[in-house]
Amino acid sequence: MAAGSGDGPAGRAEVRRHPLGNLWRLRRYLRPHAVEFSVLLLAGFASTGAGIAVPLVAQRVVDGPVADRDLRGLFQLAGLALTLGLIEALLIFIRRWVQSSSSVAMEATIRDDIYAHLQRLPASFHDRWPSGQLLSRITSDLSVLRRFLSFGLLFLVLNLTTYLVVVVLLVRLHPVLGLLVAASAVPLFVIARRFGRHYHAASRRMQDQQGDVATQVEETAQGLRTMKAYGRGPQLTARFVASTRALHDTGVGKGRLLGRTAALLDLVPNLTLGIVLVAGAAAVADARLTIGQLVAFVSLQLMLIWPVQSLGWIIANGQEAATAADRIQEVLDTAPAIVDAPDAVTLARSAVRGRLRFEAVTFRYPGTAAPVLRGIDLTVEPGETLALVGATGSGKSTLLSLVPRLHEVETGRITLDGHDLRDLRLASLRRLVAVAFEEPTLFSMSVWENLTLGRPDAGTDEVRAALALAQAEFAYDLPWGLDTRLGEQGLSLSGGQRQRLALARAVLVRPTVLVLDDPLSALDVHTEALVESALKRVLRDMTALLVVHRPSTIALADRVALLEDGRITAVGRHTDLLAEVPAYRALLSAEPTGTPSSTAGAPSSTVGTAPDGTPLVRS
Ligand SMILES: Nc1ncnc2c1ncn2[C@@H]1O[C@H](COP(=O)(O)OP(=O)(O)OP(=O)(O)O)[C@@H](O)[C@H]1O
Repeated sequence: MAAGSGDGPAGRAEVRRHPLGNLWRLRRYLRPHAVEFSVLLLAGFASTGAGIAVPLVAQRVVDGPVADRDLRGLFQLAGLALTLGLIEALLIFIRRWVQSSSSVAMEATIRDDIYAHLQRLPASFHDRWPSGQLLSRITSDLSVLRRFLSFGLLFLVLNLTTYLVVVVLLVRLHPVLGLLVAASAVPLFVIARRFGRHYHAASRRMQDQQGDVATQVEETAQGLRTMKAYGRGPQLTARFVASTRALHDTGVGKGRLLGRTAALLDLVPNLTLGIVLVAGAAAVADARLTIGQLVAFVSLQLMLIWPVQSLGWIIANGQEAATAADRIQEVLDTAPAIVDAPDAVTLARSAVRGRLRFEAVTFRYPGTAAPVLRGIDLTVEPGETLALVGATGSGKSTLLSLVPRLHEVETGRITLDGHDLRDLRLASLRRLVAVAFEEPTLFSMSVWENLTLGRPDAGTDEVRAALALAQAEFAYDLPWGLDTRLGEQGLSLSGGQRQRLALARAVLVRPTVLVLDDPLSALDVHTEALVESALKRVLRDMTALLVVHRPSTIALADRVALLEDGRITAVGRHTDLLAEVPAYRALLSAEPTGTPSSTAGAPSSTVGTAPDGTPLVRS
């Protein structure tokens, strides 16, 4: 599956700069751990130094006490070698101890920052980005980064240092052989460079494919009922298997690339070692080298095997970390489009009357050609309830989403008591405006926590009143009452139950402006009537904007606005519009536009009657 489009994850390649540029930008997360990293680098250097000293002690042992049969000297040097070994072990322990805590802390900080950033990003970002892509960035990409910061980076520094120090010692022991070992770095460099280039592309592909697989798993988990109901299991499984096959192939390709490179990297030091052994033995025979020096030379050279062997792994880890940093920065680099203006103000609830006005508002979804809303002029007076009616896709939900600034108007403005919404602090605006969507989201926390999301300080009486208004007292009968934890997205409840809880949550905020997107659509006619009569009393004290799909809900509204193809074409009382606006009448009676309303027999999809007795049908 392609991982999105437009400005989503598919547009990722354009964001890239230098392959390691984004990894370097993450250094700010290292800063708070500078002391810990210094300690572990020092411990690393010291333990490497202790390790390097052992072959030099061995040289002294062979050329000194062993050659002279000096038992006392032998014990002294053996004691020194043992002490160095113990020191090395202790330093490795200290390094690992510090390493684990600092890298995990860093990973947690980056994760918290991404999560906070995701919350600041507007709804349009989340419309474009598949959630699996975000999930994989905040989990597996961060783990890759942690592994690099705690192991890869450290071993890169330590191994390079070991290589340089050992080569210098080798040149001092035997310049010609030492330079031969130094020259072996050239093929190693060429192999490493080639590998790095190819591995970078493969790891980007693999990490993106992991995100796509995560998206499919998430979609399947959420849409399990639909999938089962339509018997689409085999097709979705086939799609999933194709994705995992692609992931598998990329993984195998990566593994083989690493395997080939590791073999080549192994070959170079072993070839060099063979040459050194032959040439070294000849030098000992010619007395140009002592046996002890040859032992030290070979022991030191053996110390290079691991740094060279691990080079492939370190480069692979570094490339994966660079890719992970790219993917993480793609999210962090997305600027939150809807933020507080520098001089944004907070409005006190008591000072707001609630006059909501749309002035020549135009809106277009990012990446789309045609505006969804065009030249919207509409005023909702304080305490008034205005219903938005329109055919499906005419832009009703979009219009509502502009009020809490989930999306931003393109031209024109929306004002609350004369204040442009963009001049208000977002937190202040969202305290004044409460929203209940048609598809309510409940979080996997307790009913109480879900209800008090917008009013954490609400008391039990207020919660009880909100539940009563929304006819949601069923919540008290749940196994642990309001302490019952809801399943993911509230899926342990029926659609109507979720809608009623969401309505209670919105009402509990005691907002100045209540925005309801067809909040009663999942209720039976009897429950809907009960909620409506309670809601009517509450709506007297606030400004309300309701999307009405279900004509019976129009009874709640003082006035109705007809939205047609992104434009407001009529505003007035329901009865007046029915009498004067053919398009409105057609919409509510399922007649073709322009045909006079027929009262001779209700259409087959009649769901109720309007306050004036007109048969009403679903739009
Ligand atoms: N995130 C989005 N990106 C691009 N276009 C969108 C997006 N959301 C909605 N649209 C488009 O905007 C138009 C208006 O959608 P909107 O949901 O506002 O209509 P609506 O009147 O509320 O419809 P319904 O009655 O079916 O809920 C539709 O053509 C829809 O395809």
